[in-house]
Amino acid sequence: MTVKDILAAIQSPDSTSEDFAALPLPESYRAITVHKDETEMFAGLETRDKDPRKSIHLDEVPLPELGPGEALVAVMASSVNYNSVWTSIFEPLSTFGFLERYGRLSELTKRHDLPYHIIGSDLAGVVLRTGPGVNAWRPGDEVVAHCLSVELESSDGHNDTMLDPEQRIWGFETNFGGLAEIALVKSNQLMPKPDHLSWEEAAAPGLVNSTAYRQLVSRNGAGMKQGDNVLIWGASGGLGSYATQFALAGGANPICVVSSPQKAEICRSMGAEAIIDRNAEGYRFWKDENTQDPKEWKRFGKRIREFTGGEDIDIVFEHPGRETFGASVFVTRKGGTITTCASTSGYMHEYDNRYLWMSLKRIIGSHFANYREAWEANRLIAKGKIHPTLSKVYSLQDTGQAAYDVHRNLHQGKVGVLCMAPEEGLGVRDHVKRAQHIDAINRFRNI
Ligand SMILES: C/C=C/C(=O)SCCNC(=O)CCNC(=O)[C@H](O)C(C)(C)COP(=O)(O)OP(=O)(O)OC[C@H]1O[C@@H](n2cnc3c(N)ncnc32)[C@H](O)[C@@H]1OP(=O)(O)O
Ligand SMILES: NC(=O)C1=CN([C@@H]2O[C@H](COP(=O)(O)OP(=O)(O)OC[C@H]3O[C@@H](n4cnc5c(N)ncnc54)[C@H](OP(=O)(O)O)[C@@H]3O)[C@@H](O)[C@H]2O)C=CC1
Repeated sequence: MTVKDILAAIQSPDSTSEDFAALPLPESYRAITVHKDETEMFAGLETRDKDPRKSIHLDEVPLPELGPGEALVAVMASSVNYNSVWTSIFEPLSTFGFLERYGRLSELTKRHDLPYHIIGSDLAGVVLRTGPGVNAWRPGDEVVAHCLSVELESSDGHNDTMLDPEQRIWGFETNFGGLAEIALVKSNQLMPKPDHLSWEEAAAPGLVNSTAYRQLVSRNGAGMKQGDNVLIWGASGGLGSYATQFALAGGANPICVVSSPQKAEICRSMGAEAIIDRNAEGYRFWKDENTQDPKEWKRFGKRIREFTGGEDIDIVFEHPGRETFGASVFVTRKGGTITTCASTSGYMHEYDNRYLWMSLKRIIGSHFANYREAWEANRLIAKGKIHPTLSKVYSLQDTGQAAYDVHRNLHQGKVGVLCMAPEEGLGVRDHVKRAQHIDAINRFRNI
């Protein structure tokens, strides 16, 4: 039995759940990996010079054993997230430490502690097998998977699954991720594949859409409401392209920051009107490596006020980190919120705390999304309220190049990867719904 036989079953309209259950599984499959014995390969290089094309490999790997509550999924498509860039450049630390730590938890989690890490935190595909105790999903189900892996043995995570002490991001802090022909997930990561999308379109939103949903919309994040002025950094990027859609769909007023006229045009085509090209306007929030320039924060704030009729920002959607955080805190209105989920440009932030406490502002840390938030975010995609922002699609063997593009900020929106799918455009089930949204679905394509 080979991966080709599985693909034939997926492509046959006559395959039943029983057919999938009866398919023997292959002993091995192709997967994107990084190698434990290469974690020092970029030592001494600047972050931007660490090249994912050198560390990312396409390997034939053995199929992992299926445990209770788990599912093996045939992955038709996946997408590149920035966490895979971090893994591939071994920053801020090597992800093999996460695998070792997970491996110490139990006999079953030992499977994850290997000399190679199969990466990737998104997938769209078909369930092949489910482990003992799985009743909600069957072989043959068409699914996407969110990337929250939790054990839920402690009460800490029972109100909000992101607070579980054993919370991990699948394909980053666990092994057997989605950039592969087959992935191993916990069955409660599975969600129905939006039926109007192709495999690669369905695989694109998952991680970033769920993260933006919690960070901006959920009461666990900023709890955005109608009329809010929302400052969105990287508004046409992975997270930002969903934050912009949530702001527009929720009746808020996005102020989109981008770095080129082309990206500004994408935001305009999504429906945003207030767009700041940070490159063209030349903001220099840092005079040198250690000194910020409050005059530049003020110039930025003035520009925002031009768009809002003098109002300041209710919510900042933060992720660039060190480079922008001082400005983000400054431009937030009295009582407003800065919600942060990352620090792409550096995690040691500096801001003037007087503007925070005197103006009663709040900083909220946000990370991925709990089970329910991920489900709600996927539901919005399935209903055609929020759309994938897929720009370009690579083959599995070109994942290194795809990760390089994202690392060097050469991409728009999301970058997809075909895993088992032999070509783009497959997997659409509801053509009528698709036709209703086709322009929005294609908005980011090939730009
Ligand atoms: C969905 C997609 C998401 C993204 O893309 S996010 C972006 C990518 N992700 C990242 O860049 C994050 C990568 N992760 C990290 O950098 C690290 O993961 C953390 C900094 C978050 C944590 O560091 P660590 O070293 O793994 O864990 P510690 O909790 O700092 O443990 C170190 C020791 O410190 C002790 N400790 C922790 N808190 C306290 C405390 N409050 N008081 C005293 N000690 C404390 C611990 O117990 C432990 O100790 P002992 O080494 O002996 O085991
Ligand atoms: N905690 C969590 O759950 C999650 C965290 N993340 C993290 O968030 C970060 C962004 O992810 P994602 O949106 O997918 O990445 P992308 O690269 O797709 O988009 C980020 C955008 O941010 C802008 N940007 C980058 N650097 C700077 C800077 N120095 N100053 C201002 N703007 C900047 C760029 O837009 P432009 O050039 O147009 O301004 C870029 O396109 C990553 O670090 C990622 O690891 C992502 C998802 C989940």
